[in-house]
Formats: sequence, structure tokens, C-alpha cells
Amino acid sequence: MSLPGLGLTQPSEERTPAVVPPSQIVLNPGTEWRFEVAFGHRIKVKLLSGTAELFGTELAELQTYTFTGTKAAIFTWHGCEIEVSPSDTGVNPTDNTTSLAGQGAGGCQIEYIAEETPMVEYANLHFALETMREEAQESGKDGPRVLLLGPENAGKTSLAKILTSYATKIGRQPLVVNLDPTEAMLSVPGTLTATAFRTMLDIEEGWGSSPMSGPSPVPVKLPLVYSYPLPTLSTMGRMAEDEDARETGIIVDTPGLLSTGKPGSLELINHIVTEFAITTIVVLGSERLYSTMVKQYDNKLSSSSTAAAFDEHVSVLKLSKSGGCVDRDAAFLKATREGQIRNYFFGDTNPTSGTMAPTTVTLSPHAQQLDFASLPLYSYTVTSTADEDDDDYDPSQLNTSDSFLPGGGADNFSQASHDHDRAVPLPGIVGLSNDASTSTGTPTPSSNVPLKKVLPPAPSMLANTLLAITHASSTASPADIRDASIMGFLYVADVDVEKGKVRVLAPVGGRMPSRAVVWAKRWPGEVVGLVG
Ligand SMILES: Nc1ncnc2c1ncn2[C@@H]1O[C@H](COP(=O)(O)OP(=O)(O)OP(=O)(O)O)[C@@H](O)[C@H]1O
Repeated sequence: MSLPGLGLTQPSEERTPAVVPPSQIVLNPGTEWRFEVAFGHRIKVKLLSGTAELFGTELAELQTYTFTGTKAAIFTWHGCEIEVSPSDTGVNPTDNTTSLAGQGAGGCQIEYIAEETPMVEYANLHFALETMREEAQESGKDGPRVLLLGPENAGKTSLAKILTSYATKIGRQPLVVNLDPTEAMLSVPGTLTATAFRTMLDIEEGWGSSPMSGPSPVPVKLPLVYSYPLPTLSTMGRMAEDEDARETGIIVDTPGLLSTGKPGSLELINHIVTEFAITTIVVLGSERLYSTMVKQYDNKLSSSSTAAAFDEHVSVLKLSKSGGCVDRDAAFLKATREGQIRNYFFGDTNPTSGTMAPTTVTLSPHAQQLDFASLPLYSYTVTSTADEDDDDYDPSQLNTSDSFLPGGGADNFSQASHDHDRAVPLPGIVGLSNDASTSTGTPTPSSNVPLKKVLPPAPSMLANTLLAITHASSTASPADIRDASIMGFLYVADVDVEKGKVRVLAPVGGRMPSRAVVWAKRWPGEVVGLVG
């Protein structure tokens, strides 16, 4: 028996969509508004007056920008007023997403004004690079090649965006290289990209979008995409061909794990410094790494072929980590990655799903059935030290060359400086050190290429993973496939092992090109729920 009234449910905060009024925020010169919006909630931000920028890209006055699943800051050099409100498209009462709104302005999880920022230091770095570019222009040498190093969440990607934005704003065309397969730049995760930025970055989407992801109001960028691992030579080739990019130079963003001092990481840093002929190493947020880099590289001749002629030396700089840098937990990063993959195939179909704004387009991927036996599919492997068998490539098993791989990350930098000569090179990067021969037994050209063909029967593990279509022909050698850039991606929706068929989603219709295909088996791995 229940007494009248006791059976009634009291409306909870979750059930009643909270009406959050717009908030006006006034920022003094040199301050920034830091905010975090959860996935599943959207906020709208409008610049009412003054000037403001997000990681270097200026906001247009009175234009509405929409953010979801974002942790960022709006900085002002001269002062401004912004308006923040919840976005209608982010509120979907049927799936209870209003519970994802936080208590902050517009429903932000966290938001506050920071008086202290390292933006003056970052701007000074930009001006120093600009001086080097002018010198390069006058003397005919290459522009500065900047390597950004630092632990996870030290702000490397944010600084790369700031430097890129500032450079494009004054008409430069920097070549930005992303060596972090865990976070994509203009692509899906599991890829390394190099892109010449000629136009502004996208406030809402970070780096912007590529033609792979469909049309966009901000000019699209055309990235050179590699499935991991990356042979960097093509980037240098791209530089040599492009006069503007040559003078502006390169900005290389690296994964945080590279800077944690894991065995092998110093070798990888060395490999990057050599391959890209780095002239400026910027260390964010790690004194120890800074001191190691100073000892190893400061004032040494750069590895550029013209270094001696132009007296080109490496300089190592230390910059402050922004107090706004936030740790992104595994769930947030996973949601970001899944959002990037979903957006690649579908555009922005679900307002609560990913990082794209409602202004972006909806895409319709084409489903088709492929005969597995005729699919030239390759999977990455590593060669075991004990015998010549190919093991499946498993990042968790690699304690020496996993600096580029997801997971791990303890700071054992000093140990690494003692151990680095024992390190195994990154799979696929041949000739990184003399250890290459000892670690892989007696190498033959093909045993150095960690790719093996996946033969029928079709593995059921193919389901829900990505396939990268390379530019290499279906009969190319493993080495050519490893070195080939990526044309586009397929998503495997289903595998019929008995019939030997796989059902895939492709961004465009038509016949599947006769190209070698690389299976992103381990990373980004299984992406569940992309198709219903
Ligand atoms: N000033 C700031 N205010 C608010 N958030 C910030 C600020 N600077 C960086 N962030 C956020 O902090 C997080 C980490 O920054 P960022 O991605 O630049 O670091 P990272 O060193 O590149 O990390 P990783 O090595 O893990 O890729 C990001 O979500 C970024 O948007």
C-alpha cells in the first residue's frame, strides 16, 4: 500500500533539461578563458567585441562557434567580450544528454579565466622562427625545422597549432608533421600525416578538415597520410619541391611517450632530428628531457646537407607548459578517436557523437561486399628475436620500441639514457641503428619489413576495424607498401568467414581500386557501433 503522494517522482535535475542562460564573459588583455565541454553536450561561443583567438586562430566577431568534447582556451591579446550559451542541437531530451551539461557557463564542465599564460613565450618563439625564415629567404637555405617534445598533455599539439596559425596568418606555408598515431591530424587515428598549411585552421575542429572528410566552410587541407610507421623521406621530398614550404620550414609534433625516456626513445628522437634535419628543438614541461637534449644536440651542426655551408646549428629551447593543459583520460581520448572515425565516414550525423559542428556536412558512405580472397590485405608484424617466426604485432609486448604506441608512459628517461644502445628500432624503420641487425636476427631486405599478407580464410577479427587503402599496387613488394601513402579508408562492417566475403563501408562508391590494403588491426583497433 502506498500513501497518496509518495509514489510521485520528484523531477530530478537530469530529467529536466536545465535552461542555462547565456553568459557574457569579459577578458582583460593577456588573459584566457579555459573551458571543458563533455562529449554529448554542445556549447555556443560568440565573440561580442574585441579580438580573441583559439590556439592561435582568430575568432570572427559575432560568428557562432560550437564545441563538444573539447578542452581548450580562448585567449585575447587586447581584451574582448564573449558570450557562451548551450547549443540547442546538443540538448536531446530522449537520450538524457542534458545530464552531461556541467555547472559552468553554457553547461561547461569546467570553465575559468586564467591571468597567467605562456602566450608571450609562444609568440616570441613565432617571431624568432619568422626571423629565421626571413634569413632563409635571403640566403636561399631551408627554413627552420622545429621539433616539439614533451610529456603527454604538455601542450605540444596546442603549441603546434599556435605556431601554424601565426605562420599562415602572415602568408607562410608551414609543413606540419604529426608523428602521433594515437591522435590524428586531418585523418583517422593510426596514421601519421604531413600537411602543408596554406589556409587558416578551423576553430571548431582543431586542425581543420581534409577533402577525405567532405566539403567544409573552412578551406580543406590535403594531407599526406601514412599508415604507421612513417618513412619520413617523402616529407623532405615534398619540401624540396615546394619553395614556400621550404622557406617556412617544418613543425613536427610528437607523441608524449617519446619524451618519457622509455628505452629506445632517444634513438627515435635522434632518428627524427636526423631525418627532418631539425634546427630547433622545443621542450615543453620537462627539465630532465631539456637537459638531455641540450647535452646531445645544442649547438651541434644540423644534419641538413647544407648545414656546413650555411653554418646551421641546432638550438634547444625550453618553454613553459601552459597551466591550462589538462590530462585527457582514456575514455575522453577514445571518444575523440571514435568521433574522428565516425566523422570520416558519416560526417556529423548525430549531434551528440563527436567533435564536429552542426555546420558540417552529413556524408553517406557506400556499403559493398568484397571477396576476401582477392583482397591484397597486409597486416603489421614484428620479427621475434628468438626465432624467425612472424609474431602478430602487439604493442603491449614491446618494451623497447613502443614509444609511438598507445599505452605505457612511465617517466624513466634517465634509465633510457643508459639503456638506449640496447634498444630495438621502430618496426619498419630500417637502419635506425646498428642494432637493427642484432635485434632481428640476420636481416634480409624482406625480413626487415614488418608486413605480412593475410591469407584466406578471412579472419573474423577483421570485423569493426579499419583498412587503409595505400597508393601501392596490389602486387607491390612489402617494402613499397610500407612506404606508400594512404588513399583512403574502409570500415569492415561484417565478415562472412564461410563465404569468404567482407562487407565494407567506403567513403566513395565504385569499384575498389586495385591497391594494397593495410589492416589497422591493433590501432586504432576495434571500433564498435559505427554501423547499427
Ligand atoms: N591553455 C589551455 N587551456 C585549456 N586547455 C588547454 C590549454 N592548452 C592545452 N589545452 C588542452 O590540454 C590538452 C592537452 O594539450 P595538447 O594536446 O596540446 O598536449 P600534447 O602535449 O600534445 O599531448 P599528447 O602528447 O598527449 O598528444 C588538450 O585537450 C588541449 O586542448
